Amino acid sequence: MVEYVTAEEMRALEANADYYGVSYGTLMENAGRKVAEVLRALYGCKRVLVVCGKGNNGGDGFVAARYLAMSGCHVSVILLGRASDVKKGPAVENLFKLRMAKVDVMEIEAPEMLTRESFEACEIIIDAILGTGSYGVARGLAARAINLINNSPAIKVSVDTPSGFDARTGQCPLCVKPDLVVTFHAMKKGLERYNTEVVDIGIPEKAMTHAGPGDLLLIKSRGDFEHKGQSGRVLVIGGGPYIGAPALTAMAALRTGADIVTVASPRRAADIIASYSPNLITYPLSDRNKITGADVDLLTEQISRHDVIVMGMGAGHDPETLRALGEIMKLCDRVVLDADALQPEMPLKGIVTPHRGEFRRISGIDVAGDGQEEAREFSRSKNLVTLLKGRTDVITDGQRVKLNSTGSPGMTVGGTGDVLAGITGALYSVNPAFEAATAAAFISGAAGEMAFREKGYGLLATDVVHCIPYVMKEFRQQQG
Ligand SMILES: NC(=O)C1=CN([C@@H]2O[C@H](COP(=O)(O)OP(=O)(O)OC[C@H]3O[C@@H](n4cnc5c(N)ncnc54)[C@H](O)[C@@H]3O)[C@@H](O)[C@H]2O)[C@H](O)CC1
Ligand SMILES: [K+]
Repeated sequence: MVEYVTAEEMRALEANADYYGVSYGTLMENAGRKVAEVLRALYGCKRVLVVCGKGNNGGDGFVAARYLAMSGCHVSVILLGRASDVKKGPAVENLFKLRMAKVDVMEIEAPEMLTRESFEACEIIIDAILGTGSYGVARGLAARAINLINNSPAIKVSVDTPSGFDARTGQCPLCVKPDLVVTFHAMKKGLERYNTEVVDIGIPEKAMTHAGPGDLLLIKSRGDFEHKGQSGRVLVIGGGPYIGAPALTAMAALRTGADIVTVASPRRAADIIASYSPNLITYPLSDRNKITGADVDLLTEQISRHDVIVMGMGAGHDPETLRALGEIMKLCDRVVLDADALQPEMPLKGIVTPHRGEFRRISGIDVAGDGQEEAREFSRSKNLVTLLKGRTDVITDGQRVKLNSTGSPGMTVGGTGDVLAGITGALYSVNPAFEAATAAAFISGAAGEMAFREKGYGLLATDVVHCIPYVMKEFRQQQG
Protein backbone atom coordinates (compact mmCIF):
# COMPACT_ATOMS: atom_id res chain seq x y z
CA MET A 1 0.00 0.00 0.00
CA VAL A 2 1.47 3.37 -1.01
CA GLU A 3 2.10 5.58 2.00
CA TYR A 4 1.51 9.29 1.35
CA VAL A 5 2.66 12.32 3.31
CA THR A 6 1.44 15.89 3.07
CA ALA A 7 3.73 18.92 2.95
CA GLU A 8 2.80 19.67 6.59
CA GLU A 9 3.60 16.12 7.65
CA MET A 10 6.97 16.34 5.89
CA ARG A 11 7.72 19.58 7.73
CA ALA A 12 6.76 17.88 11.01
CA LEU A 13 8.98 14.88 10.20
CA GLU A 14 11.91 17.17 9.37
CA ALA A 15 11.49 19.02 12.68
CA ASN A 16 11.27 15.74 14.61
CA ALA A 17 14.29 14.38 12.73
CA ASP A 18 16.26 17.46 13.78
CA TYR A 19 15.08 17.01 17.40
CA TYR A 20 16.08 13.31 17.34
CA GLY A 21 19.55 14.08 16.01
CA VAL A 22 19.39 14.14 12.20
CA SER A 23 19.75 17.83 11.32
CA TYR A 24 18.11 19.73 8.47
CA GLY A 25 21.57 20.03 6.94
CA THR A 26 22.10 16.27 7.00
CA LEU A 27 18.68 15.71 5.42
CA MET A 28 19.53 18.19 2.65
CA GLU A 29 22.94 16.57 2.09
CA ASN A 30 21.30 13.17 1.82
CA ALA A 31 18.56 14.49 -0.46
CA GLY A 32 20.91 16.19 -2.90
CA ARG A 33 23.32 13.26 -2.94
CA LYS A 34 20.46 10.85 -3.69
CA VAL A 35 19.30 13.02 -6.62
CA ALA A 36 22.85 12.96 -8.05
CA GLU A 37 23.11 9.16 -7.56
CA VAL A 38 19.75 8.42 -9.23
CA LEU A 39 20.53 10.75 -12.11
CA ARG A 40 23.97 9.25 -12.75
CA ALA A 41 22.63 5.71 -12.50
CA LEU A 42 19.88 6.44 -15.04
CA TYR A 43 21.49 8.87 -17.45
CA GLY A 44 25.23 8.70 -16.84
CA CYS A 45 27.30 11.83 -16.66
CA LYS A 46 25.84 14.29 -19.14
CA ARG A 47 25.96 18.08 -19.35
CA VAL A 48 23.65 19.10 -16.49
CA LEU A 49 21.92 22.41 -15.80
CA VAL A 50 20.60 22.75 -12.25
CA VAL A 51 17.87 25.41 -11.83
CA CYS A 52 17.55 26.40 -8.16
CA GLY A 53 14.92 28.35 -6.24
CA LYS A 54 15.62 30.35 -3.08
CA GLY A 55 14.26 27.80 -0.62
CA ASN A 56 15.38 24.39 0.59
CA ASN A 57 14.35 22.76 -2.69
CA GLY A 58 17.00 24.96 -4.26
CA GLY A 59 19.30 23.87 -1.45
CA ASP A 60 18.88 20.26 -2.55
CA GLY A 61 19.81 21.41 -6.03
CA PHE A 62 23.04 22.99 -4.78
CA VAL A 63 23.99 19.69 -3.11
CA ALA A 64 23.13 17.62 -6.20
CA ALA A 65 25.19 20.00 -8.36
CA ARG A 66 28.18 19.61 -6.04
CA TYR A 67 28.05 15.80 -6.12
CA LEU A 68 27.68 15.71 -9.90
CA ALA A 69 30.55 18.18 -10.35
CA MET A 70 32.75 16.18 -7.93
CA SER A 71 32.05 13.02 -9.95
CA GLY A 72 33.32 14.71 -13.10
CA CYS A 73 30.09 15.77 -14.78
CA HIS A 74 29.81 19.13 -16.54
CA VAL A 75 27.49 21.12 -14.28
CA SER A 76 26.17 24.68 -14.44
CA VAL A 77 23.74 26.25 -12.00
CA ILE A 78 21.11 28.97 -12.37
CA LEU A 79 19.83 30.59 -9.17
CA LEU A 80 16.44 32.32 -9.57
CA GLY A 81 17.38 35.31 -7.47
CA ARG A 82 20.38 36.72 -5.70
CA ALA A 83 22.59 34.76 -3.32
CA SER A 84 21.39 37.10 -0.58
CA ASP A 85 17.79 35.94 -1.20
CA VAL A 86 18.58 32.27 -0.47
CA LYS A 87 16.84 30.84 2.63
CA LYS A 88 18.98 31.00 5.77
CA GLY A 89 20.26 27.66 7.05
CA PRO A 90 21.38 24.62 5.04
CA ALA A 91 20.48 26.18 1.67
CA VAL A 92 22.85 29.13 2.16
CA GLU A 93 25.56 26.79 3.49
CA ASN A 94 25.27 24.60 0.41
CA LEU A 95 25.43 27.54 -1.96
CA PHE A 96 28.71 28.44 -0.26
CA LYS A 97 29.99 24.83 -0.50
CA LEU A 98 29.02 24.72 -4.19
CA ARG A 99 31.02 27.83 -4.94
CA MET A 100 33.94 26.39 -2.93
CA ALA A 101 33.74 23.40 -5.29
CA LYS A 102 34.34 25.87 -8.14
CA VAL A 103 30.90 25.36 -9.70
CA ASP A 104 29.65 28.43 -11.52
CA VAL A 105 26.33 29.76 -10.17
CA MET A 106 24.55 32.36 -12.31
CA GLU A 107 22.34 34.65 -10.22
CA ILE A 108 19.25 35.76 -12.15
CA GLU A 109 18.35 39.26 -11.06
CA ALA A 110 15.94 40.10 -13.85
CA PRO A 111 13.57 37.98 -15.99
CA GLU A 112 15.24 39.00 -19.25
CA MET A 113 18.40 37.24 -18.06
CA LEU A 114 16.48 33.97 -18.44
CA THR A 115 16.64 33.16 -22.15
CA ARG A 116 15.83 30.13 -24.26
CA GLU A 117 19.58 29.67 -24.82
CA SER A 118 20.13 29.25 -21.06
CA PHE A 119 18.14 26.01 -21.28
CA GLU A 120 19.48 24.56 -24.48
CA ALA A 121 23.20 24.05 -23.87
CA CYS A 122 22.54 21.01 -21.66
CA GLU A 123 21.30 17.43 -21.90
CA ILE A 124 19.70 17.22 -18.45
CA ILE A 125 17.90 19.87 -16.45
CA ILE A 126 17.47 19.38 -12.70
CA ASP A 127 14.38 21.26 -11.55
CA ALA A 128 15.10 22.43 -7.98
CA ILE A 129 12.99 25.58 -8.10
CA LEU A 130 10.01 24.74 -5.90
CA GLY A 131 9.23 21.81 -3.61
CA THR A 132 6.77 21.28 -0.76
CA GLY A 133 7.00 24.95 0.16
CA SER A 134 5.24 25.96 -3.03
CA TYR A 135 1.81 27.52 -2.69
CA GLY A 136 -0.52 28.84 -5.34
CA VAL A 137 0.28 29.10 -9.04
CA ALA A 138 3.97 29.45 -9.94
CA ARG A 139 4.79 33.13 -10.31
CA GLY A 140 7.62 35.49 -11.24
CA LEU A 141 10.99 34.05 -12.21
CA ALA A 142 9.79 30.55 -11.26
CA ALA A 143 6.95 30.74 -13.80
CA ARG A 144 9.28 31.99 -16.53
CA ALA A 145 11.84 29.27 -15.78
CA ILE A 146 9.16 26.55 -15.78
CA ASN A 147 8.00 27.55 -19.26
CA LEU A 148 11.57 27.68 -20.61
CA ILE A 149 12.37 24.29 -19.03
CA ASN A 150 9.29 22.74 -20.62
CA ASN A 151 10.28 24.13 -24.04
CA SER A 152 13.77 22.64 -23.72
CA PRO A 153 14.55 19.28 -25.38
CA ALA A 154 16.65 18.24 -22.37
CA ILE A 155 15.70 15.43 -19.97
CA LYS A 156 13.98 16.97 -16.95
CA VAL A 157 14.45 15.65 -13.40
CA SER A 158 12.37 17.32 -10.66
CA VAL A 159 13.61 17.44 -7.06
CA ASP A 160 10.97 16.28 -4.55
CA THR A 161 8.04 17.65 -6.59
CA PRO A 162 7.72 19.14 -10.08
CA SER A 163 8.05 22.90 -9.57
CA GLY A 164 4.65 24.53 -9.62
CA PHE A 165 3.05 21.43 -8.06
CA ASP A 166 0.91 22.43 -5.09
CA ALA A 167 1.59 19.71 -2.51
CA ARG A 168 -1.54 20.77 -0.60
CA THR A 169 -3.93 20.20 -3.46
CA GLY A 170 -1.96 17.87 -5.76
CA GLN A 171 -2.85 20.35 -8.52
CA CYS A 172 -0.40 21.64 -11.07
CA PRO A 173 -1.72 24.61 -13.06
CA LEU A 174 1.74 25.66 -14.29
CA CYS A 175 4.26 22.89 -13.71
CA VAL A 176 7.50 21.46 -14.95
CA LYS A 177 6.70 18.37 -17.04
CA PRO A 178 9.40 16.01 -15.72
CA ASP A 179 10.75 12.77 -17.16
CA LEU A 180 11.46 11.77 -13.58
CA VAL A 181 10.60 13.02 -10.09
CA VAL A 182 12.96 12.08 -7.23
CA THR A 183 10.81 12.59 -4.12
CA PHE A 184 11.98 12.32 -0.50
CA HIS A 185 10.94 9.86 2.17
CA ALA A 186 7.42 9.10 0.93
CA MET A 187 5.01 9.78 -1.95
CA LYS A 188 3.05 13.03 -2.04
CA LYS A 189 -0.58 12.93 -3.20
CA GLY A 190 -0.76 13.72 -6.91
CA LEU A 191 2.74 12.48 -7.79
CA GLU A 192 1.33 9.12 -8.95
CA ARG A 193 0.79 10.65 -12.39
CA TYR A 194 4.55 11.10 -12.81
CA ASN A 195 7.47 8.70 -13.16
CA THR A 196 8.41 9.08 -9.50
CA GLU A 197 11.17 7.49 -7.47
CA VAL A 198 10.94 7.69 -3.67
CA VAL A 199 14.33 7.90 -1.98
CA ASP A 200 15.18 7.55 1.70
CA ILE A 201 16.99 10.59 3.06
CA GLY A 202 17.67 9.27 6.57
CA ILE A 203 14.69 10.47 8.58
CA PRO A 204 15.13 8.45 11.80
CA GLU A 205 12.46 5.96 12.88
CA LYS A 206 11.94 7.91 16.11
CA ALA A 207 10.89 11.01 14.12
CA MET A 208 7.91 8.95 12.93
CA THR A 209 7.10 6.91 16.03
CA HIS A 210 7.69 9.51 18.75
CA ALA A 211 6.13 12.88 19.47
CA GLY A 212 8.43 15.84 18.89
CA PRO A 213 8.43 19.56 18.09
CA GLY A 214 7.12 18.68 14.62
CA ASP A 215 3.84 17.60 16.21
CA LEU A 216 3.41 21.17 17.44
CA LEU A 217 3.48 22.26 13.79
CA LEU A 218 0.45 20.07 13.12
CA ILE A 219 -1.74 21.78 15.71
CA LYS A 220 -3.23 25.25 16.12
CA SER A 221 -3.09 27.21 19.36
CA ARG A 222 -3.46 30.81 20.54
CA GLY A 223 -1.64 33.09 18.08
CA ASP A 224 -3.16 31.22 15.17
CA PHE A 225 -6.48 32.94 15.82
CA GLU A 226 -7.63 36.55 15.84
CA HIS A 227 -10.62 36.85 18.11
CA LYS A 228 -11.24 36.08 21.77
CA GLY A 229 -12.71 32.67 22.34
CA GLN A 230 -11.41 31.30 19.03
CA SER A 231 -8.41 29.76 20.85
CA GLY A 232 -10.79 27.53 22.73
CA ARG A 233 -13.15 27.55 25.70
CA VAL A 234 -12.55 24.84 28.29
CA LEU A 235 -14.88 23.81 31.11
CA VAL A 236 -13.21 21.91 33.96
CA ILE A 237 -15.66 19.82 36.02
CA GLY A 238 -14.01 18.45 39.14
CA GLY A 239 -13.11 19.09 42.72
CA GLY A 240 -14.90 18.25 45.93
CA PRO A 241 -12.77 16.31 48.37
CA TYR A 242 -9.77 17.73 46.55
CA ILE A 243 -9.52 21.37 45.52
CA GLY A 244 -6.10 21.84 43.93
CA ALA A 245 -6.60 19.31 41.12
CA PRO A 246 -9.19 21.24 39.04
CA ALA A 247 -7.29 24.47 39.64
CA LEU A 248 -4.09 22.92 38.25
CA THR A 249 -6.01 21.60 35.24
CA ALA A 250 -7.56 25.00 34.61
CA MET A 251 -4.29 26.94 34.94
CA ALA A 252 -2.57 24.47 32.60
CA ALA A 253 -5.35 24.95 30.02
CA LEU A 254 -4.90 28.74 30.20
CA ARG A 255 -1.11 28.49 29.95
CA THR A 256 -1.50 26.24 26.89
CA GLY A 257 -3.51 28.94 25.16
CA ALA A 258 -7.21 28.38 25.84
CA ASP A 259 -8.95 31.77 25.84
CA ILE A 260 -11.63 30.98 28.39
CA VAL A 261 -11.39 28.42 31.22
CA THR A 262 -14.23 27.88 33.68
CA VAL A 263 -13.98 25.63 36.75
CA ALA A 264 -17.26 24.03 37.83
CA SER A 265 -16.76 22.64 41.35
CA PRO A 266 -18.78 22.07 44.55
CA ARG A 267 -19.29 25.37 46.35
CA ARG A 268 -16.47 25.16 48.91
CA ALA A 269 -13.90 24.20 46.26
CA ALA A 270 -15.22 26.85 43.87
CA ASP A 271 -14.85 29.58 46.50
CA ILE A 272 -11.27 28.58 47.28
CA ILE A 273 -10.30 28.26 43.60
CA ALA A 274 -11.82 31.67 42.86
CA SER A 275 -9.51 33.17 45.49
CA TYR A 276 -6.55 31.20 44.11
CA SER A 277 -6.29 32.95 40.78
CA PRO A 278 -8.07 35.91 39.16
CA ASN A 279 -7.43 34.21 35.81
CA LEU A 280 -9.99 31.54 36.58
CA ILE A 281 -13.75 31.79 36.22
CA THR A 282 -15.51 29.54 38.73
CA TYR A 283 -19.02 28.10 38.58
CA PRO A 284 -20.21 26.87 42.01
CA LEU A 285 -22.27 23.68 41.87
CA SER A 286 -25.26 22.80 44.02
CA ASP A 287 -23.68 20.99 46.97
CA ARG A 288 -21.03 22.42 49.28
CA ASN A 289 -18.73 19.38 49.21
CA LYS A 290 -19.37 17.05 46.26
CA ILE A 291 -20.71 16.83 42.72
CA THR A 292 -24.27 15.45 42.81
CA GLY A 293 -27.09 14.51 40.46
CA ALA A 294 -28.55 18.00 40.88
CA ASP A 295 -25.55 19.33 38.94
CA VAL A 296 -26.43 17.52 35.72
CA ASP A 297 -29.17 19.99 34.73
CA LEU A 298 -27.24 22.85 36.29
CA LEU A 299 -24.30 22.20 33.95
CA THR A 300 -26.24 21.81 30.68
CA GLU A 301 -25.95 25.47 29.78
CA GLN A 302 -22.30 25.72 30.84
CA ILE A 303 -21.41 22.67 28.75
CA SER A 304 -23.03 24.23 25.67
CA ARG A 305 -20.91 27.38 26.11
CA HIS A 306 -17.56 25.57 26.03
CA ASP A 307 -15.68 23.67 23.30
CA VAL A 308 -14.20 20.97 25.54
CA ILE A 309 -15.08 19.58 28.95
CA VAL A 310 -12.23 18.24 31.12
CA MET A 311 -13.68 16.03 33.83
CA GLY A 312 -12.82 14.02 36.90
CA MET A 313 -9.87 15.52 38.72
CA GLY A 314 -10.39 15.84 42.47
CA ALA A 315 -14.04 14.75 42.30
CA GLY A 316 -13.60 11.78 44.64
CA HIS A 317 -15.27 8.33 44.56
CA ASP A 318 -18.59 9.00 46.27
CA PRO A 319 -21.13 6.77 44.43
CA GLU A 320 -23.53 9.70 43.90
CA THR A 321 -20.69 11.75 42.45
CA LEU A 322 -19.66 8.95 40.08
CA ARG A 323 -23.24 8.54 38.91
CA ALA A 324 -23.49 12.27 38.32
CA LEU A 325 -20.21 12.31 36.34
CA GLY A 326 -21.57 9.51 34.14
CA GLU A 327 -24.75 11.49 33.47
CA ILE A 328 -22.83 14.70 32.79
CA MET A 329 -20.53 12.84 30.35
CA LYS A 330 -23.58 11.99 28.21
CA LEU A 331 -24.19 15.71 27.68
CA CYS A 332 -20.66 16.31 26.40
CA ASP A 333 -19.35 16.06 22.87
CA ARG A 334 -15.62 16.80 23.17
CA VAL A 335 -14.41 15.60 26.55
CA VAL A 336 -11.12 14.77 28.28
CA LEU A 337 -11.62 12.18 31.01
CA ASP A 338 -9.08 11.81 33.78
CA ALA A 339 -8.73 10.48 37.32
CA ASP A 340 -12.09 9.86 39.04
CA ALA A 341 -14.01 10.09 35.74
CA LEU A 342 -12.18 6.95 34.60
CA GLN A 343 -14.59 4.26 35.76
CA PRO A 344 -15.57 1.10 33.82
CA GLU A 345 -19.27 1.88 34.04
CA MET A 346 -18.84 5.34 32.53
CA PRO A 347 -19.80 6.13 28.91
CA LEU A 348 -16.14 6.85 28.07
CA LYS A 349 -15.48 8.96 24.94
CA GLY A 350 -13.25 11.73 23.56
CA ILE A 351 -9.77 11.49 25.08
CA VAL A 352 -9.01 9.40 28.18
CA THR A 353 -5.75 10.04 30.05
CA PRO A 354 -5.24 7.07 32.39
CA HIS A 355 -2.14 5.95 34.17
CA ARG A 356 -1.70 2.18 34.24
CA GLY A 357 -3.80 1.68 37.33
CA GLU A 358 -6.69 3.68 35.87
CA PHE A 359 -6.27 1.84 32.56
CA ARG A 360 -6.64 -1.47 34.41
CA ARG A 361 -9.79 -0.10 36.06
CA ILE A 362 -11.46 0.94 32.80
CA SER A 363 -10.22 -1.88 30.58
CA GLY A 364 -9.63 -4.78 32.96
CA ILE A 365 -6.22 -5.14 31.31
CA ASP A 366 -2.98 -5.26 33.25
CA VAL A 367 -0.50 -3.69 30.84
CA ALA A 368 2.64 -5.82 30.66
CA GLY A 369 5.04 -4.16 28.16
CA ASP A 370 4.79 -0.65 26.79
CA GLY A 371 1.00 -0.91 26.49
CA GLN A 372 0.81 -0.02 22.77
CA GLU A 373 -1.32 -2.98 21.71
CA GLU A 374 -3.58 -2.86 24.77
CA ALA A 375 -4.18 0.88 24.41
CA ARG A 376 -4.73 0.61 20.65
CA GLU A 377 -7.27 -2.19 21.09
CA PHE A 378 -9.05 -0.27 23.86
CA SER A 379 -9.26 2.89 21.72
CA ARG A 380 -10.49 0.88 18.76
CA SER A 381 -13.18 -0.91 20.77
CA LYS A 382 -14.38 2.28 22.48
CA ASN A 383 -13.87 4.62 19.53
CA LEU A 384 -11.87 7.13 21.55
CA VAL A 385 -8.29 8.38 21.95
CA THR A 386 -6.22 6.90 24.77
CA LEU A 387 -3.27 8.76 26.23
CA LEU A 388 -1.78 6.02 28.43
CA LYS A 389 0.64 7.75 30.77
CA GLY A 390 3.91 6.05 31.65
CA ARG A 391 7.69 6.48 31.44
CA THR A 392 6.88 6.44 27.74
CA ASP A 393 3.36 7.66 27.06
CA VAL A 394 1.29 5.85 24.42
CA ILE A 395 -1.17 7.91 22.36
CA THR A 396 -3.53 6.04 20.05
CA ASP A 397 -6.84 6.45 18.24
CA GLY A 398 -7.18 2.74 17.62
CA GLN A 399 -5.30 3.00 14.32
CA ARG A 400 -2.35 5.35 14.72
CA VAL A 401 0.04 5.07 17.66
CA LYS A 402 2.52 7.69 18.80
CA LEU A 403 4.93 7.40 21.71
CA ASN A 404 6.15 10.23 23.90
CA SER A 405 9.33 9.98 25.90
CA THR A 406 9.61 13.54 27.20
CA GLY A 407 9.28 13.93 30.96
CA SER A 408 11.44 13.90 34.04
CA PRO A 409 11.80 11.74 37.15
CA GLY A 410 10.60 14.67 39.23
CA MET A 411 7.14 14.46 37.65
CA THR A 412 5.93 11.78 40.04
CA VAL A 413 4.90 14.67 42.31
CA GLY A 414 1.12 15.00 42.71
CA GLY A 415 -0.81 17.12 40.23
CA THR A 416 1.18 16.53 37.05
CA GLY A 417 -1.65 14.36 35.71
CA ASP A 418 -4.07 17.23 36.29
CA VAL A 419 -1.70 19.50 34.38
CA LEU A 420 -1.53 17.08 31.43
CA ALA A 421 -5.34 16.89 31.34
CA GLY A 422 -5.51 20.71 31.17
CA ILE A 423 -2.98 20.91 28.34
CA THR A 424 -4.90 18.18 26.50
CA GLY A 425 -8.22 19.99 26.96
CA ALA A 426 -6.86 23.30 25.68
CA LEU A 427 -5.42 21.71 22.52
CA TYR A 428 -8.47 19.48 21.93
CA SER A 429 -10.66 22.58 21.96
CA VAL A 430 -9.14 23.66 18.62
CA ASN A 431 -7.56 20.49 17.19
CA PRO A 432 -8.48 16.88 16.37
CA ALA A 433 -8.24 14.52 19.34
CA PHE A 434 -5.24 12.40 18.31
CA GLU A 435 -3.07 15.36 17.27
CA ALA A 436 -4.09 17.25 20.44
CA ALA A 437 -3.25 14.35 22.76
CA THR A 438 0.10 13.74 21.02
CA ALA A 439 1.15 17.38 21.27
CA ALA A 440 -0.13 17.58 24.87
CA ALA A 441 1.96 14.61 25.99
CA PHE A 442 5.04 16.17 24.37
CA ILE A 443 4.43 19.64 25.84
CA SER A 444 3.68 18.30 29.32
CA GLY A 445 6.85 16.21 29.39
CA ALA A 446 9.02 18.97 27.94
CA ALA A 447 7.62 21.44 30.51
CA GLY A 448 8.44 18.87 33.22
CA GLU A 449 12.00 18.62 31.90
CA MET A 450 12.34 22.40 31.99
CA ALA A 451 10.96 22.52 35.54
CA PHE A 452 13.35 19.72 36.55
CA ARG A 453 16.31 21.66 35.13
CA GLU A 454 15.26 24.61 37.26
CA LYS A 455 14.09 22.92 40.45
CA GLY A 456 15.39 19.34 40.40
CA TYR A 457 13.38 16.89 42.48
CA GLY A 458 11.81 19.80 44.31
CA LEU A 459 9.61 20.62 41.31
CA LEU A 460 5.90 21.04 41.87
CA ALA A 461 3.01 20.68 39.44
CA THR A 462 2.68 24.49 39.48
CA ASP A 463 6.27 24.71 38.20
CA VAL A 464 5.29 22.52 35.25
CA VAL A 465 2.33 24.84 34.53
CA HIS A 466 4.71 27.80 34.66
CA CYS A 467 6.98 26.21 32.02
CA ILE A 468 4.25 25.41 29.46
CA PRO A 469 4.34 28.72 27.54
CA TYR A 470 8.14 28.75 27.47
CA VAL A 471 8.24 25.27 25.98
CA MET A 472 5.59 26.10 23.37
CA LYS A 473 7.34 29.33 22.44
CA GLU A 474 10.77 27.66 22.26
CA PHE A 475 9.68 24.87 19.94
CA ARG A 476 7.50 27.02 17.72
CA GLN A 477 10.26 29.61 17.38
CA GLN A 478 12.70 26.91 16.30
CA GLN A 479 10.42 26.04 13.38
CA GLY A 480 10.63 29.61 12.13
N1 LIG B 1 11.07 17.00 3.69
C1 LIG B 1 12.35 16.74 3.97
O1 LIG B 1 12.65 15.89 4.78
C2 LIG B 1 13.37 17.57 3.30
C3 LIG B 1 12.98 18.58 2.43
N2 LIG B 1 13.90 19.37 1.85
C4 LIG B 1 13.60 20.15 0.70
O2 LIG B 1 12.93 21.30 1.17
C5 LIG B 1 11.86 21.56 0.27
C6 LIG B 1 10.89 22.50 0.94
O3 LIG B 1 11.65 23.67 1.14
P1 LIG B 1 10.96 25.06 1.51
O4 LIG B 1 12.08 26.01 1.79
O5 LIG B 1 9.94 24.83 2.55
O6 LIG B 1 10.15 25.53 0.22
P2 LIG B 1 10.53 25.46 -1.32
O7 LIG B 1 12.01 25.44 -1.48
O8 LIG B 1 9.72 24.41 -1.92
O9 LIG B 1 9.95 26.88 -1.87
C7 LIG B 1 10.00 27.97 -1.06
C8 LIG B 1 10.44 29.18 -1.87
O10 LIG B 1 9.65 29.30 -3.07
C9 LIG B 1 8.87 30.50 -3.02
N3 LIG B 1 7.56 30.15 -3.54
C10 LIG B 1 6.60 29.43 -2.92
N4 LIG B 1 5.53 29.25 -3.74
C11 LIG B 1 5.86 29.87 -4.92
C12 LIG B 1 5.17 30.04 -6.15
N5 LIG B 1 3.96 29.52 -6.35
N6 LIG B 1 5.79 30.75 -7.15
C13 LIG B 1 7.03 31.27 -6.94
N7 LIG B 1 7.74 31.16 -5.79
C14 LIG B 1 7.14 30.45 -4.79
C15 LIG B 1 8.86 30.89 -1.56
O11 LIG B 1 8.75 32.29 -1.47
C16 LIG B 1 10.22 30.43 -1.10
O12 LIG B 1 11.20 31.36 -1.49
C17 LIG B 1 11.37 20.19 -0.05
O13 LIG B 1 10.55 20.16 -1.19
C18 LIG B 1 12.68 19.43 -0.25
O14 LIG B 1 13.14 19.60 -1.58
C19 LIG B 1 15.22 19.37 2.49
O15 LIG B 1 16.15 20.10 1.87
C20 LIG B 1 15.66 17.95 2.60
C21 LIG B 1 14.76 17.26 3.58
K1 LIG C 1 11.23 20.88 -7.70
